[in-house]
This record gives sequence, C-alpha cells and structure tokens, in this order.
Amino acid sequence: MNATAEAVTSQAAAWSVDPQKVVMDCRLEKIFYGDFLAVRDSNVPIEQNKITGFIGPSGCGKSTVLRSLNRMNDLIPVFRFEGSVTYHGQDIYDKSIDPVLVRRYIGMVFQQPNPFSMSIYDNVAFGLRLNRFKGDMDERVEKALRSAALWTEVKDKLKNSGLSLSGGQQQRLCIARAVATEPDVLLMDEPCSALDPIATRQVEELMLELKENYSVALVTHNMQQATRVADTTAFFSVDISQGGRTGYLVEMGETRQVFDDPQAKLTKEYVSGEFS
Ligand SMILES: Nc1ncnc2c1ncn2[C@@H]1O[C@H](COP(=O)(O)OP(=O)(O)OP(=O)(O)O)[C@@H](O)[C@H]1O
Repeated sequence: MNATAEAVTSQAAAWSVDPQKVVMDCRLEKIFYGDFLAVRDSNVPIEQNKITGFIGPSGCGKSTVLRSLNRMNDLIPVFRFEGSVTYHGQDIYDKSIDPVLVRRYIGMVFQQPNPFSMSIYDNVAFGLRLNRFKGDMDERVEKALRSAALWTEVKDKLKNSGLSLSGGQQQRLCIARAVATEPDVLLMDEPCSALDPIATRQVEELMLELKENYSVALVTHNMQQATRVADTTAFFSVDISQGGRTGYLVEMGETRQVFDDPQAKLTKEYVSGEFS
C-alpha cells in the first residue's frame, strides 16, 4: 500500500469521534501558499475540553493547520484555503464571517512569548479594551492572571512592564492575555519551545488546568509533551510522491493508541524515533 492509500485507510480505521463532542470540525482539503500545496486531505476534529496535539516532522504543516483554525493565515497574502472549518456549526471561512470575531472565540498563543511593550495589567486588558469590554476590568484581569497561574507572582507589580518578566512568566502572561476575553478554543503553537524544563512543566500543568474550561489544540515537537498532556494526537507527515512537499494527516486517535499501537507504518516509525 502506498503512503497516500495508507494514510486514508488509517485515518478512517483508527478513530471515530462523537460528533456531539466536536467543537471544531476541520476539513482541510487543500492549503496553498501561492502555487505551493502545503497541506492536503486532513480532517482534524477538535474535541470539547480536550487537548488535541499535532505532531510530525518539520515542514509537515502543523503550524499551517493550526493557524488555519482561526484564520490567522489570512494575514499572509499568498495563503489560499479549500475546505471548511466549522465552529459550533458555523463555517468560519464563510464570506459573511469577520475573522477578527473568529479570533475572539478561537484565541492563540505563539511559540515565542510576545508580550506587548506595556504593563502587565495592560497586556491582559488589551483584548478586553479592543472588544469594548464594559464590565469590571480589574476583576477580569485578576481572573485571567489566576487562570494562567501567574497572579501570585505579579499581583504586587501589575504596573511593571510585561517585558520585565522571565520567559516562562511572559508565556503565562500571553496565556492570560489570550484567555482574558474568554475564548472557547485555545490554539497553542509550540508554546514551550523557548522555555526551560521548569517553565515548560509549569505551562504543561497550566494546559491541563485550562482544558477544564477550554478546548485546546497544541502543536508540539516534543513527543514526551504530547504524551504528557494531549488527550488526542494527530500525526502529520510529508508526501513527496508528487515532487512537492505536501503535509497531510496520517493518523489521529487517542494519544495512548497513537503512541502505543499506531495503525500506520509511518506513525510507528516516527513515534519510535526511526525518523524525525
Ligand atoms: N508564509 C509562508 N509562505 C510560504 N510558505 C510557507 C509559509 N509558511 C509556511 N510555509 C511552508 O509550508 C510548509 C509547512 O510549514 P509549517 O510551518 O506549517 O510546518 P510545521 O510542520 O509547523 O514545521 P516546523 O515543525 O518546522 O515548525 C513548509 O514547507 C513551509 O516552508
């Protein structure tokens, strides 16, 4: 069986998900940058209150897929999307949908902690002000910082610059900023790659707490991290059979199954470290 046929079969065979628990139904048919087909044929359901991990070798399209889930790629002029991403029954790529509103409900945390050059308080309040939040700002800022497990460390220095924090604290500040507007889904693109092991562990523990209230999609290069935090894992690979380098979903399932009993040969080779 060739890689393409194997991928289609394994996706179908490995896993079935209860549609009632799917918060985002992502059917990614083709994603282009200009003429380059970056990702094809990947159905990636994101389940409610679970962490869905995306793993795979460099360049297989993990970040492209993640950024397609809240229309972040729209900011790239050559980006073109075919397929649908349905959030609570609404296709976010429908012409009538405002991408800014999409990002209000589907928030994002990036690889490099990127606090704005402003106070800790203002960093968290930023999105609320943008959305013309009329409620008690202090209360919401505190709530967001508590959700990001940062409150006790910063409560006495809220006027200090966000840039004065350590890398791990900055990343938790970015998580606080993302959750302040109370989104529904959090997209996290390698949120620990710039952090040391202690800060990584703190952010991982935070992710496990956050999934009580949010549905999380997580790109990670770190397979141990996927096994520690992801409920479900999607493994992507690169198809070079047509002369290009096109990413596609090989297999998706419960994390334990993907790592301990992979259905596809490619998944088995990847999780056992035979190729990276
Ligand atoms: N803005 C862009 N313009 C053109 N091509 C891009 C752009 N962003 C990504 N690509 C290409 O799309 C493909 C997938 O990239 P992507 O960053 O999504 O992969 P990835 O699996 O997240 O990689 P990594 O693990 O190295 O971060 C790569 O071939 C990359 O060069």
